[in-house]
Amino acid sequence: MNSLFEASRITKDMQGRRVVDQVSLTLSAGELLALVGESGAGKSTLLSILACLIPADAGELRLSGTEISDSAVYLIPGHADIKLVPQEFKLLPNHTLRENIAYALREYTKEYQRERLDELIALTGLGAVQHKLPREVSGGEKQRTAIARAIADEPKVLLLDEPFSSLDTLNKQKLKQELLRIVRETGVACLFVTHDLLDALTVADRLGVMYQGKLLQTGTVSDLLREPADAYVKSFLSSGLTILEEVRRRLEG
Ligand SMILES: Nc1ncnc2c1ncn2[C@@H]1O[C@H](COP(=O)(O)OP(=O)(O)OP(=O)(O)O)[C@@H](O)[C@H]1O
Repeated sequence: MNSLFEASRITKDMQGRRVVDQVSLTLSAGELLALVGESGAGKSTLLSILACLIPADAGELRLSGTEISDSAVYLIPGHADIKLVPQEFKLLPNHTLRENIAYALREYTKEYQRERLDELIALTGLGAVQHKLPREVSGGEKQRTAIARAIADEPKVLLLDEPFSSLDTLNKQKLKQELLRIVRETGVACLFVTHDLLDALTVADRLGVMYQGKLLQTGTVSDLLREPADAYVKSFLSSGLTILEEVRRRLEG
């Protein structure tokens, strides 16, 4: 797979501490990469850098082979082709889900807006609740609205901060399947961060394990299991797999 988005040796210090330490990763179109790690590993900070919301102290970002240069991007933080869905969604509380999505399309003609909105609502399965307010719908529906809004203008890269953390098991499972379908159907390159290894194991194409600002290893689950880069990756993975193993044993009686 050709990589669409590349981060090379991204480094960031905050208050004299190295929070992100020489992180390099690649993302391909239509791929779902999960970044896992304990609280404080530097995942959210890295995500803000990848979304061009805050500058790195060192390192480089490339989109479709072209370097994203600091000066152009950080005057107005963010990048038109890289969209971040924050953990708290940030939906407009007094507007319907449809209006929230429409906000991202406000610069387009009314006719195009209507057409694209219908497409996005079908893609994210929000038809039945599109005219409700955020407080009248579930966490999963709010998350899907935030995703629809983020992909409205067809970005190349979609970044999600803990997309499943506030959801119950059933909604979590539904959203995972829907996210995978959206990524495959639109071809957007998607990276989500999570502290829950099981969420990563059950939906991502590849995993990246972060610890103390460093991205220790990226690869498929089988890559990581077969050849863990170090003892931390090995024990982090086995903690998740132990749970799955326990469930299997219980089911087998
Ligand atoms: N604005 C800031 N100023 C100083 N230190 C910060 C700032 N933002 C984050 N940090 C520190 O950087 C480290 C990494 O934080 P970050 O939020 O990126 O980790 P995380 O892996 O996303 O954690 P969590 O899963 O808890 O969200 C933490 O030790 C945090 O205290």
